[in-house]
Amino acid sequence: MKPVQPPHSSRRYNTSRPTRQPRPQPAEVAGLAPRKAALRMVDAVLRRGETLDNAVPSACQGLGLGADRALARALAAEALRWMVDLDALIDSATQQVLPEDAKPRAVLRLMLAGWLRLDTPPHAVVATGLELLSGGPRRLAHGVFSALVRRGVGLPDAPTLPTAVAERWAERAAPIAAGLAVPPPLDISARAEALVPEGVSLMPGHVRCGRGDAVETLAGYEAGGWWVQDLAAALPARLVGAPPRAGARVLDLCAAPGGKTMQLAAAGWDVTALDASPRRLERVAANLKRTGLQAAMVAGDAMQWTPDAPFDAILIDAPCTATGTCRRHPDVLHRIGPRQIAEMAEIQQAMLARAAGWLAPGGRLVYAVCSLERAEGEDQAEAFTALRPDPITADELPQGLTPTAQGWLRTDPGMLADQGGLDGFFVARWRAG
Ligand SMILES: C[S@@+](CC[C@H](N)C(=O)[O-])C[C@H]1O[C@@H](n2cnc3c(N)ncnc32)[C@H](O)[C@@H]1O
Repeated sequence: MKPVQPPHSSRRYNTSRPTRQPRPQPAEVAGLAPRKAALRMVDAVLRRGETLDNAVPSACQGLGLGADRALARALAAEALRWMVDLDALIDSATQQVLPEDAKPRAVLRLMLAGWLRLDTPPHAVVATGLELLSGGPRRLAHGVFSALVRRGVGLPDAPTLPTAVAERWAERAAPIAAGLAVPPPLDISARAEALVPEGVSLMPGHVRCGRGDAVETLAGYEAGGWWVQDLAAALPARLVGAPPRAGARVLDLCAAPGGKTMQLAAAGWDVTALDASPRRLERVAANLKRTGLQAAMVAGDAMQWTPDAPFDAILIDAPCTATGTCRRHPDVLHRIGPRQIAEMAEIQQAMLARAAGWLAPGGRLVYAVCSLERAEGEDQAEAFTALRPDPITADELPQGLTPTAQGWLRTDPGMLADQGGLDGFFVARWRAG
């Protein structure tokens, strides 16, 4: 007897799903993941106006914390730092007009940054770069890149600034751009007697070290006697001066992550560190713990908060556009414009006005911003008349820096070029009563 066959129809109309087999994926080209992350970072900066640092965590998901993440950030930073020059090279090698926000342009910027700034060999750049354009105009990108390699192109000595930025920084633009071309050194601020890494000291409590080693591996890190702080960023707290008597109180307004809090505490002040961000205050707490220094921490909005008692000194390290940190954060060259500057200037003006009423008679107010913009610096100081000026003097500054005629301090990345430069800051000082 023949076995019973299932009805023909049951085969034809069988709707049960076959077990799904995973489709074999081609192995990802080595080194592609950090390039993809770099592309996402640049996109976040240029399209969404995010800071590069804020863009890193989401762009680098799955990448780990090591070399790949560092490579991704370095590629994105170099593409942003040299963007005007990279675009000029791209445009010189194609007759096709590539829109500003076209993906091939974005990919070519990264490819060129890898080749010209990070010394990646052209064949390796092509292998990873074209993969970023899978499904897109790979031939175009390949053609442009290859033509530039054949021509043996290079970059100028200093990055060309975006036109609007160059206009804003006017006669300071060229030296600042020169400063932008050089990787910033590693500066540390140290407590007296602390064990510090080898380096050059440009003022008491400061050491400038060579770049390269991880900070945690440098001499004295575990002992907690020093912390990383750019030379310019260390000046505002120094300009507060020494406490006039034991127990004198200083308010560190806008304190996180706490570089200036630690300086003030190390100088012997009784410090109140206020910041609007509880999350950022956790970093102040961690920094104080590591260095064994003390400060009272307050989470509060400077626009709402009022102190119970007046202070002997107040340091306002005001929120700002941070264009003075353009060496480490070249995203500011593309994110910051008149709108952001005006917004910050309004906040700074209001903060200055409020804090002026919180000083004891004879108390000192120091105002600082890590901005290169007049509207956040010189214009603020000029407009502030609630207290009497307390001019900064040359003997309070590292050699090579001088106060302005008004007794303010203006630094920018083009200054102290022979010693490695410094961030852009503006500092002004007043006294109450
Ligand atoms: C330039 S950072 C301060 C850097 C810090 N002084 C240091 O040396 O490490 C500016 C800080 O201002 C804080 N901030 C912004 N708006 C604020 C406000 N309205 N009240 C208090 N803090 C504010 C931010 O959270 C940020 O931590």
